[in-house]
Amino acid sequence: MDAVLSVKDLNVVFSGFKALKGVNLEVYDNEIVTIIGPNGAGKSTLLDAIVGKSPVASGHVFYQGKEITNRSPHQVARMGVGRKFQNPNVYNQLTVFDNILLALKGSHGILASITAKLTKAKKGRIYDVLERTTLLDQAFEQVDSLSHGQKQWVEIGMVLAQDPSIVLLDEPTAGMTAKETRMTGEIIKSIAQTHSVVVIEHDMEFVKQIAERIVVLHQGSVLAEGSVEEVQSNREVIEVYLGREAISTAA
Ligand SMILES: Nc1ncnc2c1ncn2[C@@H]1O[C@H](COP(=O)(O)OP(=O)(O)OP(=O)(O)O)[C@@H](O)[C@H]1O
Repeated sequence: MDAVLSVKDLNVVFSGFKALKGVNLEVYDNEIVTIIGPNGAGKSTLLDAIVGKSPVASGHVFYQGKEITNRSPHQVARMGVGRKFQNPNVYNQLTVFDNILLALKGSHGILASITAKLTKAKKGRIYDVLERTTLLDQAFEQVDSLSHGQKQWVEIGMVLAQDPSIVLLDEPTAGMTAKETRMTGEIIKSIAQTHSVVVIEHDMEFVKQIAERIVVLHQGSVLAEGSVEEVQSNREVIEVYLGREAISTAA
């Protein structure tokens, strides 16, 4: 089976500082890959390099077999790689429905999108996204009035509305309540039924809820890769990330 996303020997250098050192990563259809690792390990830089936001010094990124290394973020998004950043980037004064509408692939500008007559197909796609992100009941509420967690879901919805086949999420549960975090896990699992998903995450409980394959980054390199159990019992991972406390539980 061919990988949807394939990262080969990737190096990213910021003014002489090697943020990524020979990283390899493969992501297949409908799988969830979770990236963990200490602060500064290079997790966000990896996603940035994939979507063309951080310049790749050497190595390659392939999406559906096509090389996308160092293409513009706009081009990469248009090809089908959706990326959600850490901070919500939503239109607070508009409704949830209008936010999703604006993000739909093929929308042109706020006024044109909102005033144009909606086709049945577009409406259907918006409702599908609202359902997947558990926001149907809030469809006509202003985003301003939503909780922090719901705003994050709106943004996940905006990524889905662009019709990507792979979705990259950078710490989607940051600042969420336990209940919202759990719900986000369910949303991600539902997205993975039809998309590949790559998630950067720190909360190990959440990682256990969603993880199928975990990649551990440390100082710009892949330190380990495997199932939750494999990673949790890996001594090097415990040493650099999970903490000594985990040794007793993993042993
Ligand atoms: N634009 C940049 N210019 C210079 N250095 C950068 C830049 N972006 C990231 N770095 C550095 O690269 C390293 C990796 O950063 P990155 O944000 O990818 O880590 P991370 O694993 O996502 O960390 P965190 O968990 O704290 O978000 C850090 O040392 C960071 O300071």
